[in-house]
Amino acid sequence: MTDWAIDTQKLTKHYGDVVAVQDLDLQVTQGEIFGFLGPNGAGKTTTIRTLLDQIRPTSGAATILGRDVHRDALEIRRLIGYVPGDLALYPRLTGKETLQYFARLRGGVEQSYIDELAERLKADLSRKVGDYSTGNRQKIGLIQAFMHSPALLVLDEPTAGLDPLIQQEFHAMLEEVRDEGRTVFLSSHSLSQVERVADRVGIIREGRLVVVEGVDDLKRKAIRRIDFEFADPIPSGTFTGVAGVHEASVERRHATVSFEGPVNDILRAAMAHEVLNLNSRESDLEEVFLTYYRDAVSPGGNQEGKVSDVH
Ligand SMILES: Nc1ncnc2c1ncn2[C@@H]1O[C@H](COP(=O)(O)OP(=O)(O)OP(=O)(O)O)[C@@H](O)[C@H]1O
Repeated sequence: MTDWAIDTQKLTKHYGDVVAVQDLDLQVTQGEIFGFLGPNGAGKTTTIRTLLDQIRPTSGAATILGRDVHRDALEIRRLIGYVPGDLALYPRLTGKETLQYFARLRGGVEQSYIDELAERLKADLSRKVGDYSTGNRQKIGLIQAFMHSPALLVLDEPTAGLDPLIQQEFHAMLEEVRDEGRTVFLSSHSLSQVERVADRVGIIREGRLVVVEGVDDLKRKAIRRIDFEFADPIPSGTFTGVAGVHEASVERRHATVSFEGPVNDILRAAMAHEVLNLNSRESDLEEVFLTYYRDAVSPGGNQEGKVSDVH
């Protein structure tokens, strides 16, 4: 299927007894920003290194833009920009020299575009890379990934060390890439790093893909809470069995209800009594993700696509 920017079929990588990635079936659409999320050690870097043909899978296969990641590795390299998690640079070269070196490897890139990217990210290219802060090194990594306008950007934890204003600019750059129909694959262990820009996210845990979902859908599913204040004490079972309710704690005239989905049935149950006040709290997407990180698929279990209670 050549429509996919990335397509993996039962991709598996074991290191001896260590299962780094198991039966990964992942499809990334062209023209989207895809967030690849998982806690440390989940298998994100292993997946990416397999896609880039730096390591060979134990079994399974993968294509990038319709090309086989092993057989067509050279051609693929021209089509993608990559920021590795552990970018190695020559400490004695300046930032400018480093980027000129990368540009030569690419067969030539417009210097004016490099300068524009450096300007946007506020990268200091004049000093030796060995003297750089983590943030500035990261900027060099980003510039070399963006500079040849690749069809696919593969970014492994790209925002470590970037201050919030630069992150904003970086997000704007990602959106521009998407708006041009190009694709971004963004790996991170932190939801907050990707939720503002990603169209969809896939969560990997212990080498297995737990869920792939639109960020907006996930937000809708996130567990929310309402605090009620009643005129008189209400029965403790007021919210028992009401659709969408995860947990309800009732203490005389006060109740806190955690729920997912529409709020209608909960309000109806509450309004059997005189409601003095209510306060609804923002959904906490981070909590949903932690749920996936913690409780989702365990060997033999299958709770894909299910959001379970976090209490
Ligand atoms: N070369 C290797 N030899 C043995 N085990 C490895 C090797 N590389 C990775 N692993 C193991 O494979 C699993 C997945 O690691 P991986 O680096 O892919 O995870 P990750 O999601 O990228 O995590 P992080 O964000 O910490 O880099 C971990 O248990 C890791 O210890």
